[in-house]
Amino acid sequence: MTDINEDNFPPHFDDVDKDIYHFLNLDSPSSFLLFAGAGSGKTRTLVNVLEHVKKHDLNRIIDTGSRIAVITYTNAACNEIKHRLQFDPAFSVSTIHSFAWDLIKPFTEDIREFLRQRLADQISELQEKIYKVRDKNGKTAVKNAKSRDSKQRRLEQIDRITDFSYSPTAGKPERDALNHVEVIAMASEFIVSSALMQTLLTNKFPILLIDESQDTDKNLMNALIAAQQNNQNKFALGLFGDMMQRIYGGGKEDLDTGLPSDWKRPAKLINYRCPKRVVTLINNIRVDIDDMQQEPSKSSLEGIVRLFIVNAQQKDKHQIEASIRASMRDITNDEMWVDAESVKCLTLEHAMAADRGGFAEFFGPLASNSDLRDSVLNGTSQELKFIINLVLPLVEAIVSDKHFEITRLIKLGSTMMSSSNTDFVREPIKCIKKVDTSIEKFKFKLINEELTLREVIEYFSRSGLLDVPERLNTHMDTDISSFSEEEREELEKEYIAWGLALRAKMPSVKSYSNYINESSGFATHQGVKGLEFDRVMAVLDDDSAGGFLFKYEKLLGAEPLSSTDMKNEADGKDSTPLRTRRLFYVICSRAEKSLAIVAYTNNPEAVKANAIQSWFKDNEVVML
Ligand SMILES: Nc1ncnc2c1ncn2[C@@H]1O[C@H](COP(=O)(O)OP(=O)(O)OP(=O)(O)O)[C@@H](O)[C@H]1O
Repeated sequence: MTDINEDNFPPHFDDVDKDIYHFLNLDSPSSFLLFAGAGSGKTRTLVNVLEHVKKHDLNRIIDTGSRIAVITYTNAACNEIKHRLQFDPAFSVSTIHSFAWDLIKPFTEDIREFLRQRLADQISELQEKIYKVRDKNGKTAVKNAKSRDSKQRRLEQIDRITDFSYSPTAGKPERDALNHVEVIAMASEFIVSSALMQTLLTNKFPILLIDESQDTDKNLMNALIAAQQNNQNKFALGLFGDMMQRIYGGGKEDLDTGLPSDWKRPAKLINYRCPKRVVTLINNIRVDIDDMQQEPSKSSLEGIVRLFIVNAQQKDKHQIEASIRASMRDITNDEMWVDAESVKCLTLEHAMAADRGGFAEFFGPLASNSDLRDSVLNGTSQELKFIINLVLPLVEAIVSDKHFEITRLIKLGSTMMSSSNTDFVREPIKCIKKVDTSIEKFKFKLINEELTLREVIEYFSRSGLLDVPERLNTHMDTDISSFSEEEREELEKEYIAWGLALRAKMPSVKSYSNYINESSGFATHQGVKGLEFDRVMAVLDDDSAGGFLFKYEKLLGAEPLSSTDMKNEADGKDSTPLRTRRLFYVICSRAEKSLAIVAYTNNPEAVKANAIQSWFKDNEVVML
C-alpha cells in the first residue's frame, strides 16, 4: 500500500504474498483471483498480507475512515483470522451473512419493499397451486392455503415494523426477523440496482477479500463483481479459493473463467502440506477436470497411501476400521496409527457425520433442501435457534429439576410470566402454579415416553411455556406422514423438510445441537476445510451417507452412471459423480504424512479393477 521497498517484507513472504500486498494499494487497487489447489498456502497468504497491512498501513486506513473487509465461510475461520489480527477494528472480519446484513440493515424502507414484493410473488405462486389442484379441500390444498395465509399475515404486518432484525441470538420469536436466504437475496439486489449502495459499499470497504469464494452465493458474487466494474479505481475485490473444493451448490460456477480480463491472477503451484504420493494422487483426481496440477514442496516426505476395499455387507465397521489402523501401523512403521486419537477419521459428508453422530433423523431432511442447508449447517435460522436455545435447554432443565433455569427460559421464550400477560399481572401466584403443574405433567411424559420434537414443541406451545416462532408454527399444524408421495409434490419444499425433521426423536435433536456446537467429535467437510492432519483415514460409505448429494460407488466404479448423470456431464452441468470427486479431493488433500482410504462397497471386485486402472498402484490396494 505505502510505497514499500522489497526489503520490508518479512523473510517468510513468497512472491504471491508480495504481489497481493501491492494489489491492495489504496491509491490504485487491483482486483484479483487467487485460485490454487489444496495446501498451496492461500489462507497463509491471506493472513500474511493482512498482518503486513496492519503493520504498515493502519494509519492510512484509519485516516480515510474506511476498513478492510474479510469474508470467511465459517464462524471458526472468522474467529481464527480475527484473532490473528488481534481484533483490530480497522479490519471487518465476518461471515457472508453478517456482512450482507450489516450492509443492508439501515435501509428499512427498501427491505420492506423487497419483502412486500417477494411475499406477494410467493403468495401468488401458492394461489396458483391451490387453483390448479383438483380437490380444493384436500390436505395439499389446505396446507398450501395455510402457508399462503401465513405469508399474507406477514405481508400485512410489514408496514408496522419499525426495524427489521436478523438472527436474534436468543431465538425468541420476532415478527421482524429476516432469514438467511432473504438477507443474501436483498444484499445482492440492492448492490446491483443501487448506485448509492455501491458508493456506500466501496467507500466503507475499499478492499474486500473473500476466502473460499467458490462457495459464495452466485447472485451476491455477481453483484460484487458488478460493483467492482463500476468503481475500478477505488474498489478492489480479492477472491481466494479453489473450484475443485466446491462442495455445496449455490456458488458461481464460472467464477474462474467468467471474470473481467483486467483482474490479476497470481498462481501458487506448490503443495506445502501433502507428501509426494498424496500430491500425485490429488493431481490425478483433478487432472481431467482442470489443468491445475501441483508440485510437492522440496522438503516434502515420500508419504504412503492405501485403499482398503471392504464389502459393504460387513457389519462391524468399528472393528474393521481398528484393524485398518493396525495395518497402517505395519505399513508405515508409524506407531501412532494404532492410537485412535492420533488418526483423523474423516467422514466429511455431513449426512454421514449425522448418521454416525446419531442426528440424521433431524438433520437429513433439512440439509437436503438447498434453501435451508446453509442455516442448518450453521444452526443459525430463527427456527433452529428456537429449538437449540430454548426447546432443548428447557427439556433438560425440566428433566433435571433446575427450577431457576426453567423460570429463566420461560421468561425468555414466552410472554406467560411477563407484564404483557394480564392473567399473570392480576394473579401471579395462580399463574406460577399453573406453570408448575404443566411442568410436572410434562416431566413425567419426558421421562417415560420417547417424544418427537413435534410433540415437545406442541406441548410447550399449548401450555404457553414457549411462544413458537410464526414460521415454525406453520410447519407444525399437519403431520407430513399423512401426505402421499403425490400430494407432497404440490407442497412447498420447505414445509416437507420441516415436516420430516419435526418427526425426529429428541436425542437426535440433542446430538445435532452438540454437533453444530462442535462438541460431538465428528469432523466434516466444512470443519476440516483448511485443516490438516498427519494421519488421515477417509471413510467412504454410501450406506451411511444418505446419498442425496454424493455417491462414492459411482466415483469408484462399482455403480454405473445414471442417464441423468451422463446428461448433466454432457451438458457441462454439475453432477453427483463430479461433486463426489471434488469431495474426495478435499478429503485426500488433508493428509500430511499418510492416508488410508476405506471404501465400503457392494462390488469390491469392480472397485479394485477401477482403482488399479486409475488412481492407485497394484500394491496400494488391500481387499478385506
Ligand atoms: N510458502 C510456504 N512455505 C512453507 N509452508 C507453507 C507455505 N505456504 C503454505 N505453507 C503451509 O502449507 C500448509 C497449507 O497452507 P494453507 O492452509 O494456507 O493452504 P490452502 O491453500 O489455504 O489450503 P486448502 O485450500 O487445502 O485449505 C500450511 O501448513 C501452511 O503453513
